[in-house]
Amino acid sequence: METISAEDVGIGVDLFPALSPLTFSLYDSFLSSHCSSCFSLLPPTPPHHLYCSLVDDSPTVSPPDLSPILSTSDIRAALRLLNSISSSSAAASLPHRFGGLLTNHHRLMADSSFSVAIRRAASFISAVLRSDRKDTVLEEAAICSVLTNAVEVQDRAGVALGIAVYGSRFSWINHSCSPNACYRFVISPPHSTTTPSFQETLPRITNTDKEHFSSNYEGTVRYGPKVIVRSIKGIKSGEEITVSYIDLLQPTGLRQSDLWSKSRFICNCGRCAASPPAYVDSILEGVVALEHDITTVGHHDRAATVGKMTNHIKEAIDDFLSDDIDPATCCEKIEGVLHHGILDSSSLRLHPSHHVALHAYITLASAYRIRSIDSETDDVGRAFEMSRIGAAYSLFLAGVSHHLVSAELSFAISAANFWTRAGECLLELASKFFMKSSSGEYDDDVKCRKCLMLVENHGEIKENFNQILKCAVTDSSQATWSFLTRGCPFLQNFKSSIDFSLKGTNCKREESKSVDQRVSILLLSFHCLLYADLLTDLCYGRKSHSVS
Ligand SMILES: C[S@@+](CC[C@H](N)C(=O)[O-])C[C@H]1O[C@@H](n2cnc3c(N)ncnc32)[C@H](O)[C@@H]1O
Repeated sequence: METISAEDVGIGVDLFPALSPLTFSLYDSFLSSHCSSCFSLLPPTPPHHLYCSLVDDSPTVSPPDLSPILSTSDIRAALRLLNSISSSSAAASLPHRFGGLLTNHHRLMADSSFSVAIRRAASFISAVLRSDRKDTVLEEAAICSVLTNAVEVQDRAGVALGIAVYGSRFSWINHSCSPNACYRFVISPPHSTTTPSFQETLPRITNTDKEHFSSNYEGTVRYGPKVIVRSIKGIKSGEEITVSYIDLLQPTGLRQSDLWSKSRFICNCGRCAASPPAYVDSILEGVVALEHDITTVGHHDRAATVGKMTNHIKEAIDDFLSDDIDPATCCEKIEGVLHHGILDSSSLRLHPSHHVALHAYITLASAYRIRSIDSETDDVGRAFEMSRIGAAYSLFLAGVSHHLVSAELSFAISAANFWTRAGECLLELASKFFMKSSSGEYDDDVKCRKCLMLVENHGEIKENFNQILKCAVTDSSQATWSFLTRGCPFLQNFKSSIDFSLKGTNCKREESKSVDQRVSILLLSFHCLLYADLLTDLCYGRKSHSVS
């Protein structure tokens, strides 16, 4: 099955009203902090039943531990699914479909690690439901249906709280690595008024199977996190609507293995099938030759060198995440590889958009922030310097994501987060600056009237983005880039936060004495947050920051 648009749809349009789930379940780690019925945060001292409503259909016995194939949330969700759909409707085309939803039963059961776990979970559910049926086909299909259709529910901050399965209107939407739509969740208590209201003028979609499109399964359960699908590209009438099931900022090979291990299918979308590879894929795993033409480095040597560089960086990121080694040592190791490459092949560097380099910038921004916090009590000057370099990495990541979004609009979702983070880091730096300096009042009202007017007049999306970037890369912000990257040789290689070609190696720019850095940083922060707002609005239809 697939989902086809019944009419032309513009960018940034919600495709249908918020859908309630058929089933859902919190991850175990949130069971005592969040409502199991609507996923909203509970008061600090939770009531005993841990629901903000009176509904409680969780099993009282603990499910078996079948990790990593099946989590207890999967099993709870399958149990609820069986409870919410009548067995006659669910049985219609067993075991391939369960209540209209694809199960991938044959593929999953063909893999012995899956089949053992699925059978054990099915027996558990059958026992909990005190089923008098001789087989567990229905239970197996419910579990396979959860594995095939469940999506991870994230709150507004991007924290993954649990999983949910929706009816065919959502679940028949296929995956693409260059999707034209994205989805978001509405998490609110059952009678809250925060669920957006929708007008009758929402675009129509059509599933290939009309019978199931209007089936009773849609929103059988009237509580739980709701989902909204939104276009992120223009969609033509008759065109398939697609979303992404995975992290798109990965090169083709990694996306393919991610999809295979999660969903057991091989993606053949335009981006995966492109030959030569799509531009974004070539730079997500690209390298840059510093000293001579890259073609003179043998393919095998290049692959080995890239492998070594990425392993060094991944190791340092793991050390940082596991608290094994102090952040300063991790920064040194990561920056060493980014800037100098590795010893036995000094001519190659990772492309600034290399997927491992993206993780490196995220890690470096956070490591420098920790170093800043650690120095705050005994060395304010050092705390400021660390915060400055951390902000530079956040800004660089936002700039790189802009480059990626220009080539593939579906990266807008990740880019919105990167630009928001960059704006917030710069704001934090500006506040430190004002605390440090003895002169001047803190003026957090620094705005660019030109950009604000353009956005308020609902200009064309591309034009708005271009104007914001143009203003963000003025002479004063070039000087700010030099200021932010002082003492950081890797970032100093790049002309600005959005012009990251390595051609200008060592093109250090003189910092203009006439620029008021504090105002310049605030202005840059304003532009980042405005850019983030536009991206967020495009993907989520709401403003994350108030910049007007
Ligand atoms: C949520 S369902 C999507 C709807 C499904 N095609 C159906 O018929 O109900 C997810 C499953 O659809 C299939 N699927 C989704 N996107 C696909 C793609 N791009 N290529 C191949 N199979 C895909 C896979 O079997 C996947 O596990």
